[in-house]
Amino acid sequence: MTTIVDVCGLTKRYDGGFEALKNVDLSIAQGEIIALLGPNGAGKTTLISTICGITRATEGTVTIGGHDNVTEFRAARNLVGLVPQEINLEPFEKVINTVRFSRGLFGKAPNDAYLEKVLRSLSLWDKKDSKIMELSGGMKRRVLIAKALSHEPRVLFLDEPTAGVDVELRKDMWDVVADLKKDGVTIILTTHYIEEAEAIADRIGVIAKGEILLVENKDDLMTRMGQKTLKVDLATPVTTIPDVLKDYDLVIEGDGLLYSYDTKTDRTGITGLLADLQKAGLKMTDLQTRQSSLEEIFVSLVAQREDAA
Ligand SMILES: Nc1ncnc2c1ncn2[C@@H]1O[C@H](COP(=O)(O)OP(=O)(O)OP(=O)(O)O)[C@@H](O)[C@H]1O
Repeated sequence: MTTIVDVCGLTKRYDGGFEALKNVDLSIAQGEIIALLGPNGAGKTTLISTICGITRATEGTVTIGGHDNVTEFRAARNLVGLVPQEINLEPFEKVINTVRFSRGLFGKAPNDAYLEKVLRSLSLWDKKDSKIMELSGGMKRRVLIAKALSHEPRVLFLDEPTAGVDVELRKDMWDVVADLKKDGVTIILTTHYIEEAEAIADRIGVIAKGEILLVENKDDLMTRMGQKTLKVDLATPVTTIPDVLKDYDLVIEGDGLLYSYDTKTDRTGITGLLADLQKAGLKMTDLQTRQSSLEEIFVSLVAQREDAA
């Protein structure tokens, strides 16, 4: 695994003393998609702005492709594309000129063939001669991505790429991100949408109050923390848990029982439970299992940290 972005001991104190980032360490592998999840004000935007060198860190270092983002700012910045949260486009400018201009800002020689490829991949090619003001909100968001890709960066930061866009466009954006990954681009995105992280990320970082609470492979995270529940529907509902079932983690729900178990352990206790249900004379009509979603995992992580604070 080659590290492309390395963040070490990053602290950001804004004027007035507020600490938006507290000693953050984060290592991002080349070619991965990492989603940073966190509530409002957690420090996600501050983190990516500081990595990109737009905001100065108070303490700590960041390297991008081995270049320090302060002492070798230009070399580090050239490797990075940043899609900001806010739409900050020139309304009277044509799409094609907007992306040409962004490329020029990085001192790159003109390359219309590359820009055509970028605009085509974002379904913007037929809008290349439209003025920004004539585009829909979703198209403007894609122009922001095209701008960020105009100088052929190796790392793309997307700050809330699908905030306020409809479900269909959100899915289109996910496809765009997946295609960029196929082209070898490393992607770091911030999001409020847990389903977004669940759908596209290889790794998930959870950030709250300026601290990284966890960074973990998405599938491992779901398995490690995933509680499963087995719902047993009963032919005749019960009002109390029979004595023979007292040792199981059971609650009564509707016409049935809910059994919680841990996917980490070798023995889930399901076989014993089913046998003991029969012993108790309870007739089952249906069984369903359910695994905790990333949303439940996230809520419980942030809550644990708040309890500990
Ligand atoms: N320029 C600034 N000066 C002072 N405080 C700031 C500044 N920018 C951000 N903050 C504060 O730093 C904290 C983190 O803000 P940041 O925008 O990084 O959070 P976020 O996780 O991106 O939030 P959101 O999800 O709402 O976009 C917030 O409490 C915010 O008010």
